[in-house]
Amino acid sequence: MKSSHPHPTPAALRGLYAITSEAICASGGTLLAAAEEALAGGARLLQYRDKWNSAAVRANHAHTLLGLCHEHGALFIINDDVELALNCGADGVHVGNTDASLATARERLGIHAVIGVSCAGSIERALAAQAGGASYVAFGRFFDSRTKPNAPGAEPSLLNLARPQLQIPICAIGGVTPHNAGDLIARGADMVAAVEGVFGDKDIEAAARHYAQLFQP
Ligand SMILES: Cc1ncc(COP(=O)(O)OP(=O)(O)O)c(N)n1
Ligand SMILES: Cc1ncsc1CCOP(=O)(O)O
Ligand SMILES: [Mg+2]
Repeated sequence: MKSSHPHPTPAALRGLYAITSEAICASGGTLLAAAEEALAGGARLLQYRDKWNSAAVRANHAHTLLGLCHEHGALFIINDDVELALNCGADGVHVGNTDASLATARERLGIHAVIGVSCAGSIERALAAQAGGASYVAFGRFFDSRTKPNAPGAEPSLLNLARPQLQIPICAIGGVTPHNAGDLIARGADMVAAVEGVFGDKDIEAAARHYAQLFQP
């Protein structure tokens, strides 16, 4: 049965949220090896963000990545592409301002899907996403980002303001490293999302472990 109201907040929405980089998407072998390392290091969610490969290649990669994530007990989220998420059986999708709407994503993927919404630096947008059935909201870019240098910025103090107003998990993104992530978590982030901080490191597993350790009690 489909509903506009999401499943209650899964406890799974906490920890390191690793997002694939353009470099690792360049070959299937590299992508899978890198994803495996991030998961071994403790990533709790993996987002397949691939704006570079064909639909056929992406479908193939998504299928394999889904299996890998589930072997590690992690959630598999597709960036942008609701139909790919539906077709490959992903746990959910992440949508931004120019992507499919939250309502469309929820309608297509159903009540149990994890649906994340980009909110940049806007608490108003986050409150609207929460009311509209988002599973989590993402704020940022908090710091300089080589992956998305022109993404709208946000101050870390936004998290302190947003935290008491939101009942759904908050993700912080944009230039997040193992060194600055602790402060974002202390301010209220449930998840920290990173591309370069994980997949740009020579030792992906060790980098992921550094983030993951920040969430240990
Ligand atoms: C966890 C997370 N947060 C934010 C984004 C950015 O989404 P969007 O604004 O749609 O930009 P693109 O990633 O599509 O370039 C994200 N992907 N994941
Ligand atoms: C996709 C996205 N949305 C806001 S910042 C960003 C890029 C995150 O990548 P990095 O962790 O390398 O800064
Ligand atoms: Mg997008």
